[in-house]
Amino acid sequence: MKIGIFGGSFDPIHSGHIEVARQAYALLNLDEVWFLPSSKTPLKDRNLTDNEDRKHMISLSIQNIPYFSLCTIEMEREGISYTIDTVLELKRLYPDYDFYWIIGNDQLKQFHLWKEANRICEEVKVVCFNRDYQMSSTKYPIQCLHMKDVCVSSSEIRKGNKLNYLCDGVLDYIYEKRLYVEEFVKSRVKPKRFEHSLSVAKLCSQFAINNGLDEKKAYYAGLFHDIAKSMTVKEMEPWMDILCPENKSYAPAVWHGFVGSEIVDRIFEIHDPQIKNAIYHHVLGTSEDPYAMIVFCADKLDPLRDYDTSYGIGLCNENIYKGFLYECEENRKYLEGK
Ligand SMILES: Nc1ncnc2c1ncn2[C@@H]1O[C@H](COP(=O)(O)OP(=O)(O)O)[C@@H](O)[C@H]1O
Repeated sequence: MKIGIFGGSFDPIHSGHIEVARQAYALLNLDEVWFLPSSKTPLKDRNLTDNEDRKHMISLSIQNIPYFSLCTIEMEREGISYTIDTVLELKRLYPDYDFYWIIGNDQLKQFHLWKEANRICEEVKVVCFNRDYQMSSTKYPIQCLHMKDVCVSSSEIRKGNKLNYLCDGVLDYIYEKRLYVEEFVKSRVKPKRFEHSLSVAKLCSQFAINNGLDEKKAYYAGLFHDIAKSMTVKEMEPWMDILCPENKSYAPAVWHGFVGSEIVDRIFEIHDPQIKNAIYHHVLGTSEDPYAMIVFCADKLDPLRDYDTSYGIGLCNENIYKGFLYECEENRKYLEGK
């Protein structure tokens, strides 16, 4: 049996990984490719997402490809995983198999840092694929193979970019398990705005729980409510022209709600109408849908604000409609006093 071993953190797995494995399978005439998620690697200092979640996302991505499978030996081992140890263990477990170790070009560039790099090349055949239009040269006996570039990385996905490079079901799982989602927002707004978004999201959850509503839905509406806040008027204008030109008569400070509701749909693939509606109306408080009331109130009552919000928070926890009426009144007084 000729087996390709494709190691990585897969945090998360994306279609670039799948394409590498497909090409390795075809070009090397392999019988199978095994995806081998790492636990702790010596060359990455970031804390990895939970093993179970990374394994699950791999399983979702490879479930329809019969010659791909998941190999968890590194995750099962304690401590830092060195490739040489994994190679030797695989050879011990499967003495009759012929192993091909698959890497992408970024790994080739740092291959000299891998523990016992020479020995790895003696024990298994190492093959490398181009990445981001690059194929470096190497002093190691590594076979270089070419594939059509798929320019995506897990780190871009963790920041909420290129989400269309995730395989079917993975984005739903990410939202279900709340993986990376705070990072999606953090990478798009200023630090203070991020703190506020997180705080509002938590307050939205609290209001939802106390009012018998869907906690996750409220959390996401709160987390993303200011997603368009860092956009300039010039950046928002084309969105406004398409979405709601009639609302351009409002002050531009209000526009981020309208634009944000469309950004969560188109960029973050959150299509829930109540989440979109809550973001759309959060600045003006013009919807009485429960999630819209929650976000409107939580935005105003964020405990990080420089005034005491405890009375309003108490009202919203008791009954969101009561809290909303109170907040609308407070807001009206505030605007009149301006
Ligand atoms: N888009 C891609 N094109 C080619 N190789 C890739 C690509 N993405 C990842 N790889 C390779 O897959 C392996 C695992 O990468 P991993 O660290 O899990 O993902 P990423 O590099 O995207 O954060 C590495 O050998 C890496 O070089």
